Amino acid sequence: MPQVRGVTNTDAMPIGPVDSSKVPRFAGPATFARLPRIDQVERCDVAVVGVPFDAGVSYRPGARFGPAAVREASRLLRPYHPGLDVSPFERVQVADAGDIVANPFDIGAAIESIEEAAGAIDARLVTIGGDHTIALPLLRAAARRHGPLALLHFDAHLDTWDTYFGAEYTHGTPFRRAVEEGLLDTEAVGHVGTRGPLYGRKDLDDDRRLGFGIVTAADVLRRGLDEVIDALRQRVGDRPLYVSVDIDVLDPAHAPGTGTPEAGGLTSRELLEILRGLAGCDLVGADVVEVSPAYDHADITSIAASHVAYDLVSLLAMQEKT
Ligand SMILES: N=C(N)NCCCC(=O)O
Ligand SMILES: [Zn+2]
Ligand SMILES: [Zn+2]
Repeated sequence: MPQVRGVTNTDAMPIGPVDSSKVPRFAGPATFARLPRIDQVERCDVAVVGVPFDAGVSYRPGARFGPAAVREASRLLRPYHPGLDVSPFERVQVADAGDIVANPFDIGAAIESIEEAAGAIDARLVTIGGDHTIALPLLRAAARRHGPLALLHFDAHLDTWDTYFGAEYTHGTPFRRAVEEGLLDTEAVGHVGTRGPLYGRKDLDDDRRLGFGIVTAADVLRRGLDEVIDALRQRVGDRPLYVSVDIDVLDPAHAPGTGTPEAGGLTSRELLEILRGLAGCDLVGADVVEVSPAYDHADITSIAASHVAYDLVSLLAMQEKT
Protein backbone atom coordinates (compact mmCIF):
# COMPACT_ATOMS: atom_id res chain seq x y z
CA MET A 1 0.00 0.00 0.00
CA PRO A 2 1.47 3.38 -0.94
CA GLN A 3 1.98 5.83 1.87
CA VAL A 4 -0.58 8.61 1.82
CA ARG A 5 0.60 12.07 2.69
CA GLY A 6 -1.02 15.48 2.55
CA VAL A 7 -0.73 17.27 -0.78
CA THR A 8 0.35 20.63 0.58
CA ASN A 9 1.37 22.05 3.92
CA THR A 10 1.54 25.72 2.94
CA ASP A 11 -0.73 26.99 5.70
CA ALA A 12 -2.03 23.71 7.08
CA MET A 13 -0.64 21.52 9.84
CA PRO A 14 2.88 20.25 9.31
CA ILE A 15 3.09 16.86 7.62
CA GLY A 16 4.31 14.44 10.25
CA PRO A 17 5.92 11.01 10.19
CA VAL A 18 4.25 7.93 8.75
CA ASP A 19 1.86 6.67 11.45
CA SER A 20 3.44 3.55 12.94
CA SER A 21 0.06 2.31 14.13
CA LYS A 22 -1.08 2.14 10.50
CA VAL A 23 2.07 1.28 8.55
CA PRO A 24 4.52 -0.94 10.46
CA ARG A 25 7.61 1.00 11.36
CA PHE A 26 9.84 -1.57 9.69
CA ALA A 27 8.12 -1.05 6.30
CA GLY A 28 8.93 1.49 3.64
CA PRO A 29 12.01 3.64 3.00
CA ALA A 30 13.98 5.01 5.93
CA THR A 31 13.76 8.77 6.13
CA PHE A 32 14.76 10.22 9.50
CA ALA A 33 12.02 9.36 12.02
CA ARG A 34 9.80 8.37 9.03
CA LEU A 35 9.32 12.04 8.22
CA PRO A 36 8.47 13.27 4.73
CA ARG A 37 11.23 14.05 2.29
CA ILE A 38 11.87 17.73 1.75
CA ASP A 39 10.46 17.55 -1.80
CA GLN A 40 7.15 16.33 -0.33
CA VAL A 41 6.54 19.50 1.71
CA GLU A 42 5.92 23.08 0.61
CA ARG A 43 7.88 24.66 3.43
CA CYS A 44 10.41 23.26 5.85
CA ASP A 45 11.47 24.73 9.21
CA VAL A 46 13.92 22.07 10.37
CA ALA A 47 15.69 19.71 7.96
CA VAL A 48 17.64 16.57 8.78
CA VAL A 49 20.35 16.05 6.18
CA GLY A 50 23.02 13.37 5.76
CA VAL A 51 26.64 13.89 4.75
CA PRO A 52 28.08 10.45 3.89
CA PHE A 53 31.73 11.54 3.85
CA ASP A 54 34.66 9.99 5.75
CA ALA A 55 37.80 10.80 3.78
CA GLY A 56 39.08 12.94 6.68
CA VAL A 57 39.60 10.19 9.27
CA SER A 58 42.86 9.39 11.05
CA TYR A 59 42.00 5.85 12.19
CA ARG A 60 39.04 3.53 11.60
CA PRO A 61 36.93 4.51 8.55
CA GLY A 62 33.27 3.88 7.77
CA ALA A 63 31.39 7.00 8.91
CA ARG A 64 30.27 7.41 5.29
CA PHE A 65 27.64 4.81 6.20
CA GLY A 66 26.51 6.79 9.25
CA PRO A 67 23.55 8.64 7.71
CA ALA A 68 21.95 5.44 6.40
CA ALA A 69 22.43 3.61 9.73
CA VAL A 70 21.07 6.49 11.80
CA ARG A 71 18.00 6.80 9.56
CA GLU A 72 17.36 3.05 9.96
CA ALA A 73 17.76 3.32 13.75
CA SER A 74 15.38 6.29 13.83
CA ARG A 75 12.37 4.19 12.77
CA LEU A 76 11.49 3.59 16.42
CA LEU A 77 11.37 7.26 17.45
CA ARG A 78 7.94 8.46 18.52
CA PRO A 79 6.39 11.86 17.93
CA TYR A 80 6.14 13.19 21.54
CA HIS A 81 9.24 14.10 23.58
CA PRO A 82 8.28 13.84 27.27
CA GLY A 83 11.63 15.15 28.55
CA LEU A 84 11.11 18.44 26.72
CA ASP A 85 7.30 18.30 26.65
CA VAL A 86 7.13 18.93 22.93
CA SER A 87 5.74 17.24 19.81
CA PRO A 88 8.38 18.59 17.45
CA PHE A 89 6.82 17.30 14.23
CA GLU A 90 3.46 18.93 15.07
CA ARG A 91 4.96 22.21 16.13
CA VAL A 92 7.00 22.85 12.98
CA GLN A 93 7.59 21.20 9.63
CA VAL A 94 10.50 18.80 9.91
CA ALA A 95 11.65 16.96 6.79
CA ASP A 96 14.48 14.76 5.57
CA ALA A 97 16.62 16.60 3.04
CA GLY A 98 18.44 13.46 1.85
CA ASP A 99 22.21 13.27 1.50
CA ILE A 100 24.62 15.95 0.40
CA VAL A 101 26.88 14.66 -2.36
CA ALA A 102 30.54 15.01 -1.33
CA ASN A 103 33.56 13.92 -3.40
CA PRO A 104 35.15 10.92 -1.59
CA PHE A 105 38.53 11.46 -3.31
CA ASP A 106 39.00 15.21 -2.84
CA ILE A 107 38.55 16.68 0.64
CA GLY A 108 38.77 20.29 -0.55
CA ALA A 109 36.08 19.74 -3.17
CA ALA A 110 33.92 17.89 -0.63
CA ILE A 111 34.17 20.75 1.87
CA GLU A 112 33.13 23.25 -0.80
CA SER A 113 30.12 21.26 -1.92
CA ILE A 114 29.00 20.60 1.68
CA GLU A 115 29.14 24.33 2.43
CA GLU A 116 27.23 25.18 -0.72
CA ALA A 117 24.57 22.48 -0.32
CA ALA A 118 24.02 23.24 3.38
CA GLY A 119 23.71 26.95 2.59
CA ALA A 120 21.11 26.21 -0.09
CA ILE A 121 18.69 24.45 2.29
CA ASP A 122 16.25 27.05 3.59
CA ALA A 123 15.77 25.56 7.06
CA ARG A 124 17.63 25.04 10.32
CA LEU A 125 19.76 21.94 9.90
CA VAL A 126 20.49 18.86 11.95
CA THR A 127 23.22 17.12 9.97
CA ILE A 128 24.14 13.45 10.29
CA GLY A 129 27.75 12.61 9.40
CA GLY A 130 30.06 11.59 8.14
CA ASP A 131 33.33 12.29 9.94
CA HIS A 132 34.03 15.46 11.90
CA THR A 133 35.67 17.20 8.92
CA ILE A 134 32.16 18.17 7.83
CA ALA A 135 31.67 20.49 10.82
CA LEU A 136 33.84 23.13 9.13
CA PRO A 137 31.70 23.68 6.02
CA LEU A 138 28.55 23.39 8.16
CA LEU A 139 29.86 26.13 10.49
CA ARG A 140 30.72 28.27 7.47
CA ALA A 141 27.17 27.95 6.15
CA ALA A 142 25.65 28.71 9.57
CA ALA A 143 27.98 31.66 10.25
CA ARG A 144 27.11 33.16 6.88
CA ARG A 145 23.48 33.30 8.03
CA HIS A 146 23.88 34.15 11.68
CA GLY A 147 27.33 35.74 12.13
CA PRO A 148 30.00 34.39 14.51
CA LEU A 149 28.58 31.47 16.46
CA ALA A 150 28.76 30.17 19.99
CA LEU A 151 29.83 26.53 19.82
CA LEU A 152 29.28 23.61 22.17
CA HIS A 153 31.38 20.72 20.93
CA PHE A 154 30.63 17.33 22.50
CA ASP A 155 33.57 15.02 21.80
CA ALA A 156 36.25 12.86 23.41
CA HIS A 157 38.71 14.86 21.30
CA LEU A 158 39.64 18.51 21.02
CA ASP A 159 39.60 18.54 17.21
CA THR A 160 41.66 21.74 17.36
CA TRP A 161 44.86 20.09 16.16
CA ASP A 162 46.73 21.84 13.36
CA THR A 163 47.61 19.29 10.66
CA TYR A 164 47.86 15.53 10.06
CA PHE A 165 50.53 14.42 7.55
CA GLY A 166 50.58 18.07 6.49
CA ALA A 167 46.84 18.05 5.77
CA GLU A 168 44.89 21.02 7.16
CA TYR A 169 41.40 19.65 6.57
CA THR A 170 40.81 16.45 8.57
CA HIS A 171 38.47 15.23 11.28
CA GLY A 172 40.99 16.29 13.94
CA THR A 173 41.24 19.93 12.82
CA PRO A 174 37.84 21.50 12.01
CA PHE A 175 37.56 23.74 15.07
CA ARG A 176 41.04 25.27 14.73
CA ARG A 177 40.18 26.13 11.12
CA ALA A 178 36.81 27.53 12.24
CA VAL A 179 38.50 29.89 14.73
CA GLU A 180 41.11 30.93 12.15
CA GLU A 181 38.31 31.71 9.69
CA GLY A 182 36.45 33.87 12.24
CA LEU A 183 33.36 31.63 12.21
CA LEU A 184 33.13 31.40 16.01
CA ASP A 185 32.53 33.88 18.81
CA THR A 186 35.54 32.87 20.87
CA GLU A 187 33.97 34.27 24.05
CA ALA A 188 31.53 31.37 23.86
CA VAL A 189 33.18 28.20 22.62
CA GLY A 190 33.61 25.03 24.64
CA HIS A 191 34.28 21.32 24.52
CA VAL A 192 32.28 18.86 26.59
CA GLY A 193 33.30 15.27 27.36
CA THR A 194 36.99 15.68 26.54
CA ARG A 195 39.24 12.83 27.70
CA GLY A 196 41.98 10.48 26.65
CA PRO A 197 45.66 10.82 25.84
CA LEU A 198 46.94 13.82 23.86
CA TYR A 199 50.11 14.36 21.82
CA GLY A 200 51.43 16.77 24.47
CA ARG A 201 50.49 19.51 26.94
CA LYS A 202 50.79 21.98 24.07
CA ASP A 203 47.53 20.62 22.64
CA LEU A 204 45.75 22.06 25.67
CA ASP A 205 47.71 25.34 25.57
CA ASP A 206 46.86 25.83 21.89
CA ASP A 207 43.24 24.98 22.53
CA ARG A 208 43.00 27.52 25.37
CA ARG A 209 44.71 30.15 23.24
CA LEU A 210 42.08 29.60 20.54
CA GLY A 211 39.47 30.47 23.19
CA PHE A 212 38.02 27.10 24.15
CA GLY A 213 36.83 26.17 27.61
CA ILE A 214 36.75 22.51 28.56
CA VAL A 215 34.29 20.46 30.58
CA THR A 216 36.00 17.08 30.70
CA ALA A 217 34.20 13.75 30.97
CA ALA A 218 35.56 13.61 34.55
CA ASP A 219 34.04 17.07 35.27
CA VAL A 220 30.62 15.76 34.23
CA LEU A 221 31.02 12.97 36.79
CA ARG A 222 32.48 15.10 39.59
CA ARG A 223 30.53 18.36 39.17
CA GLY A 224 27.25 16.77 38.17
CA LEU A 225 24.81 17.55 35.39
CA ASP A 226 23.04 20.59 36.86
CA GLU A 227 26.26 22.49 37.54
CA VAL A 228 27.65 21.61 34.12
CA ILE A 229 24.45 22.70 32.36
CA ASP A 230 24.49 26.02 34.29
CA ALA A 231 28.09 26.67 33.28
CA LEU A 232 27.40 25.88 29.61
CA ARG A 233 24.31 28.09 29.50
CA GLN A 234 26.24 30.96 31.07
CA ARG A 235 29.02 30.63 28.53
CA VAL A 236 26.61 30.59 25.59
CA GLY A 237 24.23 33.31 26.82
CA ASP A 238 21.85 34.49 24.11
CA ARG A 239 24.30 34.13 21.23
CA PRO A 240 23.41 32.05 18.15
CA LEU A 241 24.52 28.56 19.12
CA TYR A 242 25.82 25.66 17.04
CA VAL A 243 26.02 22.23 18.70
CA SER A 244 28.37 19.62 17.26
CA VAL A 245 28.10 16.11 18.69
CA ASP A 246 30.85 13.61 17.91
CA ILE A 247 29.27 10.33 18.99
CA ASP A 248 32.63 9.29 20.50
CA VAL A 249 31.82 11.68 23.35
CA LEU A 250 29.96 8.62 24.61
CA ASP A 251 31.85 5.82 26.31
CA PRO A 252 32.68 2.95 23.93
CA ALA A 253 30.13 0.91 25.91
CA HIS A 254 27.48 3.35 24.68
CA ALA A 255 28.98 3.97 21.23
CA PRO A 256 31.28 1.21 20.01
CA GLY A 257 30.59 2.03 16.36
CA THR A 258 32.97 4.90 15.89
CA GLY A 259 36.42 5.49 14.45
CA THR A 260 38.50 6.80 17.37
CA PRO A 261 36.99 5.41 20.58
CA GLU A 262 38.33 6.51 24.01
CA ALA A 263 37.58 4.91 27.37
CA GLY A 264 35.92 6.82 30.20
CA GLY A 265 33.18 8.64 28.29
CA LEU A 266 29.69 9.94 28.98
CA THR A 267 26.66 7.70 29.13
CA SER A 268 23.95 8.33 26.57
CA ARG A 269 21.70 9.35 29.50
CA GLU A 270 24.18 12.05 30.55
CA LEU A 271 24.58 13.38 27.01
CA LEU A 272 20.84 13.56 26.37
CA GLU A 273 20.26 15.30 29.72
CA ILE A 274 22.90 17.93 28.97
CA LEU A 275 21.35 18.56 25.54
CA ARG A 276 17.90 18.95 27.12
CA GLY A 277 19.43 21.41 29.55
CA LEU A 278 20.10 23.71 26.59
CA ALA A 279 16.37 24.33 25.98
CA GLY A 280 15.82 28.03 25.47
CA CYS A 281 19.27 28.71 23.99
CA ASP A 282 19.26 30.23 20.50
CA LEU A 283 20.21 27.02 18.68
CA VAL A 284 20.73 27.69 14.96
CA GLY A 285 22.15 24.37 13.77
CA ALA A 286 23.64 21.08 14.91
CA ASP A 287 25.34 17.91 13.78
CA VAL A 288 25.87 14.33 14.95
CA VAL A 289 28.98 12.80 13.44
CA GLU A 290 31.41 9.86 13.53
CA VAL A 291 28.95 6.94 13.57
CA SER A 292 30.78 4.08 11.84
CA PRO A 293 28.27 1.22 11.57
CA ALA A 294 30.79 -1.51 10.67
CA TYR A 295 32.21 -1.29 14.21
CA ASP A 296 28.79 -1.16 15.83
CA HIS A 297 27.02 -3.96 17.71
CA ALA A 298 23.25 -4.35 17.83
CA ASP A 299 22.92 -0.81 16.45
CA ILE A 300 23.91 0.62 19.88
CA THR A 301 25.69 3.59 18.36
CA SER A 302 23.21 4.44 15.62
CA ILE A 303 20.33 4.20 18.11
CA ALA A 304 22.15 6.63 20.44
CA ALA A 305 22.85 8.96 17.50
CA SER A 306 19.21 8.83 16.36
CA HIS A 307 18.12 9.92 19.85
CA VAL A 308 20.70 12.71 19.90
CA ALA A 309 19.40 13.91 16.53
CA TYR A 310 15.80 13.71 17.82
CA ASP A 311 16.70 15.85 20.83
CA LEU A 312 18.44 18.40 18.61
CA VAL A 313 15.42 18.51 16.26
CA SER A 314 13.17 18.95 19.31
CA LEU A 315 15.27 21.85 20.65
CA LEU A 316 15.11 23.55 17.24
CA ALA A 317 11.37 22.95 16.97
CA MET A 318 10.73 24.41 20.44
CA GLN A 319 12.31 27.74 19.63
CA GLU A 320 10.85 28.16 16.16
CA LYS A 321 8.08 30.78 16.29
CA THR A 322 4.86 29.20 15.08
N1 LIG B 1 37.21 13.73 15.44
C1 LIG B 1 37.48 12.55 15.89
N2 LIG B 1 36.55 11.67 16.11
N3 LIG B 1 38.72 12.15 16.17
C2 LIG B 1 39.88 12.96 16.02
C3 LIG B 1 41.06 12.12 16.41
C4 LIG B 1 42.29 12.64 15.79
C5 LIG B 1 43.51 11.77 16.07
O1 LIG B 1 43.60 10.70 15.52
O2 LIG B 1 44.36 12.22 16.83
ZN1 LIG C 1 36.06 12.48 18.61
ZN1 LIG D 1 35.46 14.86 16.63
